[in-house]
Amino acid sequence: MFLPRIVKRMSPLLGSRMSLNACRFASTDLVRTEVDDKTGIAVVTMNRKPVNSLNLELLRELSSALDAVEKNKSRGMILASSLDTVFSAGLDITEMYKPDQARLKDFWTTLQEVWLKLFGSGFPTAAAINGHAPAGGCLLAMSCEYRVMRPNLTIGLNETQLGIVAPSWFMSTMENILPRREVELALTLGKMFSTEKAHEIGLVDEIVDTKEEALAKCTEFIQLFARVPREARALTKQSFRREALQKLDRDQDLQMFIYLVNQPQVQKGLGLYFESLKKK
Ligand SMILES: CCCCC/C=C\CCC/C=C/CC(=O)SCCNC(=O)CCNC(=O)[C@H](O)C(C)(C)COP(=O)(O)OP(=O)(O)OC[C@H]1O[C@@H](n2cnc3c(N)ncnc32)[C@H](O)[C@@H]1OP(=O)(O)O
Repeated sequence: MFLPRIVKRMSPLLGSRMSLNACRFASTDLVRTEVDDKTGIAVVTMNRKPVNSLNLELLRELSSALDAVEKNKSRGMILASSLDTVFSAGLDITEMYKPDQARLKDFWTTLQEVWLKLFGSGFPTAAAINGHAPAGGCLLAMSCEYRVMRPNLTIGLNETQLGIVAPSWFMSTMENILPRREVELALTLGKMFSTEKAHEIGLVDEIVDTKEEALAKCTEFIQLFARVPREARALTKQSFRREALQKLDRDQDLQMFIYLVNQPQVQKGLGLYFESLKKK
């Protein structure tokens, strides 16, 4: 259970430029939330070693962090990772391989919830992609309004490469950013883009060398909205994203997921993939 801890502290987060700003922290082991008092922007940092794979607990805490950002009326939110080379490895394969059925249901429902809150948030969002972002990691980054990435990393929806199918709302999220044709090709190939290619096609907005620069660029993006009335901005964003949000029929999607994940050939594929990751 996530219990936000709100305390005043000096921010170590953005280096010397921000170090005098007092921050409110609402943190757990897996997700750290820090709100800069000067900018009013919350930085939500995923912290699940070794690769921020999204298991039920991390998803629950992300969901609670999004609630806290909304409740605190933060000016915006930056999603980041505490890890040096991975933003998020996507869904935790162990949640889907030989799963406990009740937990599997909870897992998928919580993933839906995180997406609905993040993609559908009224507040401005940006992703500081300081590491690789395959599959579910790419989904989180794409659900934000702006993406800043370090060089020589990879990002994309690679599901078909794993012999699984990206749910239609993963597809809609990519379609909110890229032209349809580009999305169809990326999805059918299960394409992982380099940072540089992702920038060229518009999947990523800026490339920077360090995490600190990524956080600073995300902050600049969110500050673009400082003079835009909050409600008007939020309703415009939500209206623009409504079609994608409404297309998700949560019950039907859950049933389809449970059915497909339990198929013997999907289980076999997930098992082989998991083994290959371990042997790497
Ligand atoms: C209606 C729906 C119908 C569809 C039904 C079927 C299925 C539904 C699911 C659909 C959606 C799926 C979305 C996903 O997100 S699936 C997950 C896809 N993720 C990946 O393919 C990424 C795999 N990982 C990597 O590529 C790399 O780990 C990396 C992220 C690039 C980082 O590389 P590196 O730093 O070199 O780290 P390692 O590879 O050595 O990994 C360290 C450690 O972590 C384990 N691990 C990695 N990724 C995962 C993961 N996703 N889940 C669980 N565990 C993972 C890896 O095995 C290593 O473990 P050990 O140290 O124990 O060996």
